[in-house]
Amino acid sequence: MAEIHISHLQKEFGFGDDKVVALKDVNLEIGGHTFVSIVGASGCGKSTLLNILSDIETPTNGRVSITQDGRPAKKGYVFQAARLLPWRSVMDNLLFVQDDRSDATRARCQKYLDMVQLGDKSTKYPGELSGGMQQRVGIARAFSTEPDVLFMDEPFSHLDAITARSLRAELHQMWSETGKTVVFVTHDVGEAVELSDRILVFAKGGRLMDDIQLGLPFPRDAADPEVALTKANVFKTFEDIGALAVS
Ligand SMILES: Nc1ncnc2c1ncn2[C@@H]1O[C@H](COP(=O)(O)OP(=O)(O)OP(=O)(O)O)[C@@H](O)[C@H]1O
Repeated sequence: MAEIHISHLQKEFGFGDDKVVALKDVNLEIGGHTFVSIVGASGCGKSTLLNILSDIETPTNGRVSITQDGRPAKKGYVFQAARLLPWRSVMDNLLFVQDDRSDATRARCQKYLDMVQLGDKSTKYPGELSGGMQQRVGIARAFSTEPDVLFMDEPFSHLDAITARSLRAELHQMWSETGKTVVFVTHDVGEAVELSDRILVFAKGGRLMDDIQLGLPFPRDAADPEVALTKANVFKTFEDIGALAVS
């Protein structure tokens, strides 16, 4: 089981008068087959936290440990843009991040392409695909390495509403079937309520203000009155704790 332990995490950028506190004394435990969303206003430290968890940034202070059954966990990433290699085919983009190119590995990559409904596009090049299709390839690539924990930074924010909706459904299906831990950054409260069983609310100055557990059954439809009510309640929580204020 994947376990993320974060203690007294602090991240500062710059010095003196230019110093920005991006994360302030964050303490957090995330474990098991969980879908956790990180939400908050622009500049409240969401991406910085994900970048530290993903080893892209180092903390100023504090400690992060990410393990799977006591050993260092295998991590996967999906960013806002798919970041595919344009000169490689779809299948080659997936194979590029694998440890080997055996038939079994190729079959695993094909399985994840099938899961994002691009099984017939494996020989295409990224430039031949739409933005939504490219993001699907990025998601299949992340799952195809079979990580213990998947970090996703606003993966659907550049997509149109209909494509984003269908990708959310696919992501949720894959999360359900694979039992991963997903940590998902989003600006969108509705997206967080639809996907997550836990929402972490950050506010100005990189402070973790609330940790909301959502008990609603999956799949969740935005049109469902209970989902709509939960979304309204989460939004109200944001207002009450000032999490909507831009830093
Ligand atoms: N490399 C950097 N150098 C200096 N300041 C930075 C750097 N990265 C982030 N910051 C600052 O740290 C704070 C948190 O930034 P971060 O990108 O984590 O916020 P965010 O919540 O992800 O914002 P957004 O939702 O707009 O992407 C901001 O004030 C930002 O300007």
